[in-house]
Amino acid sequence: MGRQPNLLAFPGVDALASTLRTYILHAQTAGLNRHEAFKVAVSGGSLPKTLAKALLAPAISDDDKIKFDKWEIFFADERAVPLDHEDSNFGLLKAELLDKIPAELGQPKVHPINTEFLNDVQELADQYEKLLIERFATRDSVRLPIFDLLLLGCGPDGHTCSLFPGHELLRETDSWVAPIEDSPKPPPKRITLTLPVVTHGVKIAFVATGGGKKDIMKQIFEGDGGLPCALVNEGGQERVTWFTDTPAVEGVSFPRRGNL
Ligand SMILES: O=C1O[C@H](COP(=O)(O)O)[C@@H](O)[C@H](O)[C@H]1O
Repeated sequence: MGRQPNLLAFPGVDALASTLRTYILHAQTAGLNRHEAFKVAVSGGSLPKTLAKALLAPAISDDDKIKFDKWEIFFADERAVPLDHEDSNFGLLKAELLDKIPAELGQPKVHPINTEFLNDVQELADQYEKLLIERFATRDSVRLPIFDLLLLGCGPDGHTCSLFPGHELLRETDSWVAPIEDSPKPPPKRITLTLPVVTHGVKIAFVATGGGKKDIMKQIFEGDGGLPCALVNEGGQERVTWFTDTPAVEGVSFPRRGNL
């Protein structure tokens, strides 16, 4: 039982966001102690809005400060579109969070995709992997980039990042970043961190809210171990924490619910 993911259920998004902030602060402290920076991978979808609620709340003490100037933000997945396109995960994070960070909190170093390569998703993925090699040391000296924290979403089909149920990318063991040209959710062309990179994060957090997620949550925790989110649970074990609201976990029986 000890090495299972944590499943936290909150009555509403305000309570969820407040605990998510505390969790992120712990991860930030650990990252700063480890390498004087906080290296985070962030998803798109519904996550950035909740993240903004968690991170933009005013600090109540010095210990509660988000040190954005120490943050390096990477994308857990990105769509092969210009950065100002409505489908861009960077664009979404920018609108929901980055543009709203008060100047006095400092600004994070953000690593969007290189849009010169939008027409060649393999190259787009290779370029993003190259960036990870630069930011996490060379590929020779490091087997995998170890993010201090990955902040992930969970689609209603159980996908996370751009890793979709039944897709061959779930078997990728070599690349750190992979292209996908047949995403079942539009847009079809994307890049994504691969499962080995996701599951090796120091901490891995999912945010899944709303009754629309309850069927897939039941499958992830009680049924289909092959779903991408379930594979992250299996690989990340106790390093995985789910931040959910009550509607999202209605009917899900799981042995370990509780607080941080
Ligand atoms: O397409 C995507 O979907 C997932 C899940 O989105 P959500 O709106 O159901 O939270 C997201 O995590 C991923 O980054 C995005 O590209």
